[in-house]
Amino acid sequence: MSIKAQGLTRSFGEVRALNGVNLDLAPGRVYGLVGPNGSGKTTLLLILAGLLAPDSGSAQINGYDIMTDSANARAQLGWMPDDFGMWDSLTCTEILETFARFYHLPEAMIPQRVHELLEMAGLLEKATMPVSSLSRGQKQRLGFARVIIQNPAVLLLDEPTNGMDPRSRMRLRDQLRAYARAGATVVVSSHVLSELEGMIDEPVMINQGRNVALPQSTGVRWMVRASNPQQLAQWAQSIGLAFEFQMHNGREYFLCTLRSEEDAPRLLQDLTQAGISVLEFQAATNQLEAAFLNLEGSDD
Ligand SMILES: Nc1ncnc2c1ncn2[C@@H]1O[C@H](COP(=O)(O)OP(=O)(O)OP(=O)(O)O)[C@@H](O)[C@H]1O
Repeated sequence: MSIKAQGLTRSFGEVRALNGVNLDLAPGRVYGLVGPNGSGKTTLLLILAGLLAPDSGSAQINGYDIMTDSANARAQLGWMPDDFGMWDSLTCTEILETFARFYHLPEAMIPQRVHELLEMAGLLEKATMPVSSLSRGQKQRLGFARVIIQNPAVLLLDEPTNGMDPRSRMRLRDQLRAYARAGATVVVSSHVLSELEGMIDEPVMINQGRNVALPQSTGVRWMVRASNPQQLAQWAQSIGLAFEFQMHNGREYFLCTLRSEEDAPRLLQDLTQAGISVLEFQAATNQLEAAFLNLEGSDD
């Protein structure tokens, strides 16, 4: 496991931000750190990044203890806070060169690495422009390039999609997935849960400073819109299928629960055989969002 944590706690005065968090995160995967406002996500990421000491508990990055072996632990890490500073008067190239030197990349390799990263970030035309001239989304992309400059084994990103337009978000999603496929462990926190759904392999949920187990799936909700809802309701009653109707954007949707999405093709086949003309047929909820909303104390 490349990120491990045992019983991390941290208080700020009276506020218990972390109350015994445990982690066991594997390489090659993208994890989504999910929890309501104030649940401790940033505190946890700061501790893992070696920037904040826990009150108790321990954590290891690729086997290096973050407290007793912090230099080695930090060398494994790329850390991207939600609001990171940049030296605004430096150019994009200069920023990346500076960070390459911080991480002791051999001088001869630096120009090529910087070029590669600017290309990846879609910022080649901005290479000689000062950072102050970049948009927020472009700064985020430069920030991500900066974070992976030394090819870290572990990436920690706090709300990285803040301020990104949809195209930049998709680019980041693809980059994170590719980065994990190459063997890294990626942890990304976000409130935009629907974005995480396509980005992550596994959610890590915390609430009130503690791990929260994901509720066991009790099936998937499926929604169907038919040209004749009455006919659909009669058919469902005739076969004993539990259902309800819900209105969405002025349209009436039939909702039922399937054991798994493997049952969906069969349902569609049965509907067609029953002569029901189906206009829409899809999974009803964003499962991650539903789990998040179930968290006690969620105030989002
Ligand atoms: N430096 C600090 N001083 C005092 N209290 C703090 C400090 N940092 C965090 N806290 C408190 O600790 C709790 C957890 O905060 P944290 O920022 O880790 O949550 P979060 O899950 O990242 O929240 P959000 O989603 O709103 O960013 C909150 O109650 C917060 O007010």
